[in-house]
Amino acid sequence: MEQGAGNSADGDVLIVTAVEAERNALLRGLGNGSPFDVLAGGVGPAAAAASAAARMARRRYRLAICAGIGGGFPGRAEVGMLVVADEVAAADLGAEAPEGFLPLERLGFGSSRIRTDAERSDRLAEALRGAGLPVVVGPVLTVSCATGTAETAKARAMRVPGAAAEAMEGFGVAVAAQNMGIPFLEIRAVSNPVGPRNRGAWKIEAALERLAEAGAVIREVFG
Ligand SMILES: O=C(O)c1cccc(C(=O)CC[C@H]2O[C@@H](n3cnc4c(=O)[nH]cnc43)[C@H](O)[C@@H]2O)c1
Repeated sequence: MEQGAGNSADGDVLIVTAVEAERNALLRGLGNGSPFDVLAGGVGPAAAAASAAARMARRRYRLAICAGIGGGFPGRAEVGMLVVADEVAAADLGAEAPEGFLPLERLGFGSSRIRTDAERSDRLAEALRGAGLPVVVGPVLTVSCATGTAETAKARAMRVPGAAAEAMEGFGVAVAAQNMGIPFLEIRAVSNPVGPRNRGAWKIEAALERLAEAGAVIREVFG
């Protein structure tokens, strides 16, 4: 089999977005007749985990991808860029304490971070670069509450050194994939900077177009 080609005998590829607009953008790029099951699973880690787990219980998948738009950490991933996660981090899952935020690790409840499949992430990033798309590889934070101030942006970036992007579903899909023993990837098209909330300035259409371009590359690599 040619390098990068999938084997549909091993199952399809599940792609989980938050909303229909993201799903439609990916479907534009993926085209018809591909072994991709693209699901708009809802906003936030709980909805994403529940939707992904329900799908995974019904069918066998060879790969799970969380995809959508996201916030980019300034200096790491600017608006219009793509971020391929090398790990996902549940950045607001834990406890507040007088001395600061305590992640799951400090509470003795396991890990707040999940590594993505390194070989497939590298292959995807390389193919995106080959297609002339601007791509950064780094940690993608999963949050239940989107960052809206410079202080929170700074605190979250410090919590996860090298943080490239922030979104709201990745950790949920990653936990579902981990439980099923399926390799996991996350890709985000940056629509806004992580920082003071300015929803009117989000470049959603441009990010969705970027996501569609990424979809075409995902089809080449994993189709
Ligand atoms: O209003 C629209 O037309 C529209 C079209 C597509 C997507 C949206 C969303 O609002 C998607 C929500 C989704 O986006 C992720 N996201 C984007 N930026 C951030 C951020 O700065 N911090 C956290 N999450 C972000 C997130 O995964 C949401 O589920 C609207």
